[in-house]
Amino acid sequence: MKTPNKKSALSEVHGVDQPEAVSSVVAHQIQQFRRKKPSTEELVTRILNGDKTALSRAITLVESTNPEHLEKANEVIKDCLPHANKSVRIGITGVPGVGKSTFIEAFGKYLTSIGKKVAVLAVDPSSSISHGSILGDKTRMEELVKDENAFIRPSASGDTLGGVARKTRESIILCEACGFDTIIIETVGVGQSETAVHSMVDFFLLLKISGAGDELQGIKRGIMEMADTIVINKADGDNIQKAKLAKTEFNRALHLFPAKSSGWIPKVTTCSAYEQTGIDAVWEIISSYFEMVKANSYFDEKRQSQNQFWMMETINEQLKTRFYNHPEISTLLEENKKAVQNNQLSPFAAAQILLERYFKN
Ligand SMILES: Nc1nc2c(ncn2[C@@H]2O[C@H](COP(=O)(O)OP(=O)(O)OP(=O)(O)O)[C@@H](O)[C@H]2O)c(=O)[nH]1
Repeated sequence: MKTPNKKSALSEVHGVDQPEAVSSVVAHQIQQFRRKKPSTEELVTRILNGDKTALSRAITLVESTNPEHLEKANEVIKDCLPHANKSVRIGITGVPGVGKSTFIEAFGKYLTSIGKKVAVLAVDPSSSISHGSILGDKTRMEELVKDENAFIRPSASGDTLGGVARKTRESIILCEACGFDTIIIETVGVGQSETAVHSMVDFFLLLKISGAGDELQGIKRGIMEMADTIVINKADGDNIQKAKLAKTEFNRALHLFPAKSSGWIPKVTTCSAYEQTGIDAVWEIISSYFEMVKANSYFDEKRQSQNQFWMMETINEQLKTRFYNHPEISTLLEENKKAVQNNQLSPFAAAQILLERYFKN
């Protein structure tokens, strides 16, 4: 009796039935397996030579939770750091649907057309919940992703905004060492992530659209206050007049905010990412900002204070993680919570006991 032709495990996995195809898959896997992982030195050399594959690999190390990878990532960052810092960092935020991807695609293409090297990173804490990135998505920036002078990396996933932000901060260093002179950090304008992005960029751009009703409704005061420019997108077709009106209203609203310590007066402009109009004016605004803050030394001062802020943030984050993950502490924490609930311990005394126990260890 003829036995039915069973599919091999490999063909099940790869969806290939032909023996030749199977053998080529095996050969490819063996080749992959044998491929030597680049040493730290090799990775750094390649990054400094502008190799985007090496850059991607280093960012993957930064994003890994494997302690060995993290150690290697730290070494790569240390060696890249002297070559970093030579870029301008621009944060872009806006509510979903405002056209961030379309805008970044148009803006990025404009920048590469004038000789810039553009890296797009994203801060999206929600990606850890949705198990994927909704921002910095390569498929939504089809043209830019094909551009030799552009690099797009979807958001790192992570449990906390602090974790995602750290990975983005470190990725900025790697992108700069790889020769990218314009770093765009995209974030969705609905949560706390704008504040994190604001503290890692030199310039903050708020993307808006004009609409019916009160233009200023629904915008958090804090985000408006952080903006160095407001760009009203979708100023095309029937929207052109509405966009002009919105520009006047935003200009008026911005005057109500206290003056910025940079000395910069925020500007409002309109554009159509779709029709690629007004994009050059956005760059003109950004360029005049950099001209001003580099001349009055605010640029360097801000970067220094951001570095200090991130050092403190990292300490806080690490202390909290270590404290809460300590096996003895987590048991005692539960006990003390019950004691507080039953009025056997005051919240202050309970916290004190926990902290003393932790620092004794
Ligand atoms: N008319 C017009 N439509 C635009 C323009 N820019 C973007 N759109 C459209 O607006 C919609 C949202 O654009 P996206 O670029 O995906 O917006 P996003 O802000 O990245 O969206 P989220 O992924 O939801 O955050 C798409 O249907 C775009 O085609 C523009 O300048 N004019």
